[in-house]
Amino acid sequence: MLTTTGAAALPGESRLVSLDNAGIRRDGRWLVRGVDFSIRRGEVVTLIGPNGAGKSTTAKVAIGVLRPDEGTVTRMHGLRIGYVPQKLAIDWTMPLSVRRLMRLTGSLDDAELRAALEATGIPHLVDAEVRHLSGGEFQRALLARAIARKPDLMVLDEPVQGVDFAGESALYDLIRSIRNSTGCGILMISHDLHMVMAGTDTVICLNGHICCRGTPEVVGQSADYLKLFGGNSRSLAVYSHHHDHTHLPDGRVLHGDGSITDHCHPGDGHHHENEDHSSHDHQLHHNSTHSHLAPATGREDDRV
Ligand SMILES: Nc1ncnc2c1ncn2[C@@H]1O[C@H](COP(=O)(O)OP(=O)(O)OP(=O)(O)O)[C@@H](O)[C@H]1O
Repeated sequence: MLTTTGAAALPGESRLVSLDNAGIRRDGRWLVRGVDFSIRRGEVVTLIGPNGAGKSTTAKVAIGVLRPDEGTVTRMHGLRIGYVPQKLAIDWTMPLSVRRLMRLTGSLDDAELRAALEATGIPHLVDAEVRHLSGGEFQRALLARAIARKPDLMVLDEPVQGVDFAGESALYDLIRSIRNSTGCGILMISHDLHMVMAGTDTVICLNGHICCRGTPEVVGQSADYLKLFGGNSRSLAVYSHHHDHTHLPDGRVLHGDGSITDHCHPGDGHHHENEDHSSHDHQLHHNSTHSHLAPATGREDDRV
């Protein structure tokens, strides 16, 4: 049933890929070992960890580019994957337009091609030479290429490298909106802790093995995470929402006045006067991510 080559079907559930005790060994050393996690439809899983921690290696194991030397990997039968690698082997001396880049590994009609480029904000670059693109434009083109495949699973290895600050936020918003509209799963690798963690369901902290995992808030407070990210983590402040309401397991909201509604929003009559809706505590009774990491300076505008 289980396979390392992706031929198996996962039994009747939404798991797209599962790693079970997976390890990769090269030149007599384990690059990663004992890695186990799965990604479900609609879930965003982010791998974080220092340079050389094995994040790209783990992503390659998940998509089947690398076969694990121990453990197993199971992928949903017929899984379509959109992969944005960290590095791409391109012969930069050869002329290659964005249009051709998009079609290198699969056919795409004009409408699909244009829609994908529009989604990443670069439709005007369809005939541009890839070697002339800026770093950020190139990342957008790669993301467009991944989206155009209408994947079940997107694997994004540092998807915003070279993208400017405003563009970064827009690209993360885009990634989230793709997840919301298509229900695909996303495996993301990033060093960009505050941005990514805010939009992530599960964070996995990797350093040759899984050091800790959980919701961004749980990971952000774990000793392993703080040890790994030492100085960096000091510039991050976990902020949680303090609301006078509780999220019930079925998604409805139990208000302080005892009433239950489907949603809550400021001014709906269930909240204290003068409450700052964005900066108070949220008591969560379900698995969704409502606690966020933000820089100490507090960029709260682009949180989920
Ligand atoms: N084919 C290989 N043979 C030997 N060592 C390798 C091979 N591929 C990767 N490594 C080593 O494995 C370790 C993990 O590499 P990997 O690229 O997975 O790390 P990473 O966490 O993605 O790092 P970064 O944040 O720097 O991108 C590194 O020490 C790397 O040098």
